[in-house]
Amino acid sequence: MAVYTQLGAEALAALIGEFSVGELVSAKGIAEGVSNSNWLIETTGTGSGPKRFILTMFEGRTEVAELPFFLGLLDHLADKKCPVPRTIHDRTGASFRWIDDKAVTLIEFLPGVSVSEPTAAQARSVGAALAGLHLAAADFPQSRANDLSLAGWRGLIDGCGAEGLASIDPALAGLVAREMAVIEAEWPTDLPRSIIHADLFPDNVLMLGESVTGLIDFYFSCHDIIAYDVAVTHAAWCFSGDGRVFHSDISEALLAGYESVRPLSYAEIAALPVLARGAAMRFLSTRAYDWINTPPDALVVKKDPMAFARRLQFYAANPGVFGA
Ligand SMILES: Nc1ncnc2c1ncn2[C@@H]1O[C@H](COP(=O)(O)OP(=O)(O)OP(=O)(O)O)[C@@H](O)[C@H]1O
Ligand SMILES: N[C@@H](CCO)C(=O)O
Repeated sequence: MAVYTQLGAEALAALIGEFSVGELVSAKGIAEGVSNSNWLIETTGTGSGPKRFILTMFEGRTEVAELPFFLGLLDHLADKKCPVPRTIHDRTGASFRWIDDKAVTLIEFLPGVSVSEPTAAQARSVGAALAGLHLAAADFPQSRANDLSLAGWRGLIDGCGAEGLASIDPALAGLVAREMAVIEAEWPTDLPRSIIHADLFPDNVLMLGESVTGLIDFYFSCHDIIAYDVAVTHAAWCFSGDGRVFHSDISEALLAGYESVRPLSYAEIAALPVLARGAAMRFLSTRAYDWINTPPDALVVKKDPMAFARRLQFYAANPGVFGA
């Protein structure tokens, strides 16, 4: 579940009153998501009928100093017609406000649902939407370093320790050591960079039929290798959840959809195998760290690191899936 903070009806109505969106009609906590508290808000609107919004309260995992980057990016992408939620600014023009010591933001509600077993046509649309995001983000004037790249993964893995990794799976420490050595040695340094989403999993994409209606949850977005974002999205979409089954039709459709909007260069395609090993390592390292360090009584459901260890093994054994 993801409503960590209780907000009373009066506090919510007062908060909504700070925006020009009409009066609060209802507020429902949203169960999905693990990082922040989210509510679906309905208001009377300002003339053309009721309106829906998403209210997010940042619960500590997101650095508040970075909110102007994340929220400014949403507005930049929305201006360029990307399917992302626009930030609703309050009457003073601010994109976020404070309730006690927590930042809150109101964003546009987008229709659609997250798919759990995408079709090839849906994967193609997701690839195209990701490419559109990369093109639209190219001239975003703010930047943010990726603190979850090579050095970040190394820090998380060291934080787990060999014993911690062994408590997840006896072979995990060996796999991680071997793969980190390859990834660090072969990580490309000369590929095009831009602002990337960096976490475009199926639960961060809203769809209606085969169309992408929303790209959400930009709180890992950062400046990094563009093709790495393709690799992240590939790792997130092209396997069964547990990482045991690779879906080649989804892979082909995702890459074809991407290239229909932003063709990949030869150098980018050639780098995809190591970028995909890095992408798998990214989610393996954060999941392993959380697996070991999340208290047993925490409300969050821990995500299985082995699902990405299996993807890592797959990418190491099958560099040909990207057609390089
Ligand atoms: N703009 C939006 N329009 C419609 N629904 C949204 C929107 N933003 C979020 N949601 C809904 O709220 C849920 C939780 O949002 P989100 O994934 O951003 O939560 P989080 O806790 O920040 O994320 P995470 O679990 O990835 O850390 C989503 O799964 C989606 O159902
Ligand atoms: N999408 C990530 C969680 C956010 O980093 C995962 O599935 O591990």
